[in-house]
Amino acid sequence: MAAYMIRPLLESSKMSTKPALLLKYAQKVLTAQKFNFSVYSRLCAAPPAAGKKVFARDKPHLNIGTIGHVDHGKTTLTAAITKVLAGEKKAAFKEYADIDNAPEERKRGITINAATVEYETANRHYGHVDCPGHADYIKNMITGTTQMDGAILVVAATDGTMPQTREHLLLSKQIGIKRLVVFVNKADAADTEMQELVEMEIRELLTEFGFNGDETPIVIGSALKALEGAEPEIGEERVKELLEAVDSYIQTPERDLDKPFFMPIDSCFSIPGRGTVISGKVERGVVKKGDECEIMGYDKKWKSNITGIEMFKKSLDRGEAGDQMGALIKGVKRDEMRRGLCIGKPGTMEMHNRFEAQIYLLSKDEGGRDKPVTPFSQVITFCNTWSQPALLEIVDKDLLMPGEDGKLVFNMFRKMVLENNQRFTVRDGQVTMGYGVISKVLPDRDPEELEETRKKLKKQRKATEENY
Ligand SMILES: Nc1nc2c(ncn2[C@@H]2O[C@H](COP(=O)(O)OP(=O)(O)OP(=O)(O)O)[C@@H](O)[C@H]2O)c(=O)[nH]1
Ligand SMILES: [Mg+2]
Repeated sequence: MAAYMIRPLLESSKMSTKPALLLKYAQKVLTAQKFNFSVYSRLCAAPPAAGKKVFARDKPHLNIGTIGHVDHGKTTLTAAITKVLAGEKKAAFKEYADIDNAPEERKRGITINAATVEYETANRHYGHVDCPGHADYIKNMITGTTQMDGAILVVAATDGTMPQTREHLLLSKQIGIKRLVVFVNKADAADTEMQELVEMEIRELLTEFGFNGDETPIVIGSALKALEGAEPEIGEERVKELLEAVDSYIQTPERDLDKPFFMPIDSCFSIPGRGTVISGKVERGVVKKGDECEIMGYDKKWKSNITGIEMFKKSLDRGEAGDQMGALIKGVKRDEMRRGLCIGKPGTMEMHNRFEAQIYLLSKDEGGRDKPVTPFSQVITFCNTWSQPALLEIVDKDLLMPGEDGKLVFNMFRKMVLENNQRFTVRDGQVTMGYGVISKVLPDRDPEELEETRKKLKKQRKATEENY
């Protein structure tokens, strides 16, 4: 029997690889199935089943979402967008109930209810996320389950800006959303004077949070009317205007390939006679054989050259974002290299030992701890391929409870490669306590001062723990 006939059976069977046994097994199965090779080969060569859509990558893809205070009309607007675009055959219409009953996402032990709808405009393809409640928005934004490149802020003209409008705006800024577009909703239920006041209030708030309050497009309309197909001058037409604003004002993110080369190192070994090899997954950019590089982490840095690139045991001239590659590096000893260091284009990485982050602490039900975070407690931070102990300071609060979000300052004992908007996991022994996103890199502490602080923090921590 020919090998090509046996292979698919081999792949589907979990049996031993002894040739005689295999042959017997294959013959038995083929006979039982009245195997017809010509049918088999046609099946293998068959084009995708008719009617099954193939994702066409012909437009830039962006992830966006609706954010804003409870009941301001985020879900209604999401449904209205699909309805308006369905009219132009650029989306499938999703009814309000389809979006609001989104399945629970169980990712990384965290439960997020979020609906992602898909649509396209003349210029772009969008994935649009709508969460049913405030807590889900917070989790989604911090953990980056669906990372947003931009957002549509929904504010009801009847209410104006509200506490969750502020909170979502702050979080958007902290997770690196640079631009958003605003929809002032429920225009059918508020007079023009009110609408203008709300617009002014929003522009001020945008500026307060570091967005461009003067330039951000603000569209005033009614999502409900657009969804009902009534009063197009405040309904459908305004939704179209909003989509044009999203298309033109929210920028297409820089593609990873255009960014400087960056790779967190996940293992290192030496090839006798050739040198040190480091391997990992290229996060960003492109690297070529002969390129200069910099390696950083654990308080140290090295300059080197990449003298060889390998992938799947084959030598290559270049590696690019997404590749799992090994790089042969010049002039660096094997025992100096370790997992957790990062390699990148010289001058493009920074290492620090102190940063501020926005954290979501998992509740007990989500697999987190039942204890709160107290000031100066010690955790392990996992980021890229590195992990480091860190002492925590809580900003603006005394305690951070499981199920809550808040701002923490991380004090690490070693400087590691980090940057704003980078996501990480916080663990305590064996338990994942929560997720975070770096909102601000803070000035480094020098190692001696850090040691001093560590002792001081330890004392304070003991005292604090005695108090709880
Ligand atoms: N009058 C009026 N009501 C609207 C409009 N858009 C939405 N609503 C109503 O406002 C209520 C809340 O709308 P939703 O779309 O569920 O609001 P949401 O922001 O998704 O709410 P949460 O997901 O609970 O935060 C619903 O009763 C809608 O019918 C509008 O343009 N005009
Ligand atoms: Mg909703």
